[in-house]
Amino acid sequence: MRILVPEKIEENGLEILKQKADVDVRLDLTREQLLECIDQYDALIVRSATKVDAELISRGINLKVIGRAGTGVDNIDVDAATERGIIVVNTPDSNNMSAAEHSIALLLALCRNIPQAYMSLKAGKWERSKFKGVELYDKTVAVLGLGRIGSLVASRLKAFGMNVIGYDPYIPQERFDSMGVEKVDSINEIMQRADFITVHLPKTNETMGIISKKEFDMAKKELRIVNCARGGIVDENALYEALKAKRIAGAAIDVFTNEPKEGAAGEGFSHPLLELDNIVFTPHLGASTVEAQRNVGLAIAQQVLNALEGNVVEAVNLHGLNMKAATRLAPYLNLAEKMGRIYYQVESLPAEQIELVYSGDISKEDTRIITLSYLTGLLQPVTDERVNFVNIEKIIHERGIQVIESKNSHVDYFVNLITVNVKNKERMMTFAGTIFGKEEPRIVNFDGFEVDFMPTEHMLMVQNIDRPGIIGQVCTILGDNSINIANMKASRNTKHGINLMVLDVDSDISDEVLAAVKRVDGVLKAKELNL
Ligand SMILES: NC(=O)c1ccc[n+]([C@@H]2O[C@H](COP(=O)([O-])OP(=O)(O)OC[C@H]3O[C@@H](n4cnc5c(N)ncnc54)[C@H](O)[C@@H]3O)[C@@H](O)[C@H]2O)c1
Ligand SMILES: O=C(O)CC[C@@H](O)C(=O)O
Repeated sequence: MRILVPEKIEENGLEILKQKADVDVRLDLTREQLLECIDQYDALIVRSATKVDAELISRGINLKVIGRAGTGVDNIDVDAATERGIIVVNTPDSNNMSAAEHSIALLLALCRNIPQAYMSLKAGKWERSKFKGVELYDKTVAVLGLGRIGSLVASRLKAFGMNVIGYDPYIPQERFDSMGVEKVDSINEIMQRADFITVHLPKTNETMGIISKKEFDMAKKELRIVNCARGGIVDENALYEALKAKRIAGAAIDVFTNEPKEGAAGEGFSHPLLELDNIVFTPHLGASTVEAQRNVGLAIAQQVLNALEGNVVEAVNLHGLNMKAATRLAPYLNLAEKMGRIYYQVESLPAEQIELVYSGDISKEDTRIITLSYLTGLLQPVTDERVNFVNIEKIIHERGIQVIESKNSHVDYFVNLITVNVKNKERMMTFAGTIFGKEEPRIVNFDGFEVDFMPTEHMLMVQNIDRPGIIGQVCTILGDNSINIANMKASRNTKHGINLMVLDVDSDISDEVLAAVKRVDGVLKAKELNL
């Protein structure tokens, strides 16, 4: 496995990655160089400066994972990654405390003119009256976005004795109540009431420019605003005009719409906002603490390796899948994936409708992830695309396959049973599987035949007329070709006089051996299965 790291991540994370992969840390890569070399890597780990857009993703023909060492994934084209089955992982819980504390630091620095006073004193001046500040106590502060960081900021601002109001239409009233934050339903009201605003929104089409000229025109003259989320959520031109005209009192900014990459050569930065005096700023330092970088380094290394190794991960593009349940349901995911692989190995007509029936104990679980596992197993062998949980629903939809899930708490004989009915344009085929003990997968119905076998890598499935001598001849052919039989199950359909044999063998079955089996008088079908 090869991993490219074009931005600085903490050594602890790199060490973990290096135990399992070749890691290239290349901080000086230009965009052109990145585009040229990305095809050599299985994973890419970035912070906020590298634009992982559709062009880069399309060049990353071997990319399986994109890791964002941090929270915001606005520099990653997640849709383009999803389209190609590339898992996008981030570390949302690793730096939120640092980002929250930095927001408070910026707010205090702004209120007390700390950077300006520092510069003045450094210049040998003693200017006490010039730097008169304001208190937070008893003022109204509006928190925009009460997610991970916003809620930490809100609770800390309450400790300053502030009246905290909040704007976040996507969280319930109860959460506002439990935080002791007054819920405000419109940005207009926020602008009219707030002495301070602190922004903790994600960068989305909806949030970009959410505070712009119209909003500043409604604001109190004393308003001071902090943006430690993403550049552009507070429109930079409107902010510049409002600050220059002293329409508002001040701003503190950690993030900009266009930020340079901190390259080996140390790129410069200029911006009209830097000319103003009633503003304080930092170069995107919200997550730049010893603790956050240590947490982020560790978390991103584990996330990326887990994703590369095919383990369960909390990914940005896993669309609400209950990944915690996935760990518990791992034996069923394995069974379903193996069951999925059966269909196209025994049938060539495209599946048009798939019904998965979950019976017994398993019916009480959130089974969506098991269904996705089945569908991944179904399509992986018949497509060149990488198919996984990330893009399987989209591919199934594009192929026009209808998927139905149903549940049934009762089941005969088994504690749990997954039955799959696959309909094509000519007929319906049924397969069923269960878990024996804690994790042993068993196929118990194979195209209508009652069987009981463990799916393995090398299998031979034979259907023959139910009469003596055929099983013996098939086994002799395998033996003559040095193919060892590890296990064999036979099941008969008395109504149609057909027998099904499923043999678990120790090695590949060549085309010649398969042809010889098919030539046996009375053999109707023979297929090699790789489950
Ligand atoms: N400066 C830094 O170094 C730094 C570090 C970490 C995170 N961040 C940024 O901080 C921001 C917040 O991160 P988080 O982890 O708290 O995110 P989060 O997803 O936990 O919280 C965001 C909140 O915003 C709300 N929201 C989304 N769209 C909204 C809208 N249109 N109107 C109102 N509310 C809306 C969501 O409901 C959610 O509660 C992100 O932009 C992230 O990229 C910056
Ligand atoms: O890489 C960084 O330090 C920025 C991190 C921060 O913006 C984030 O979204 O996590």
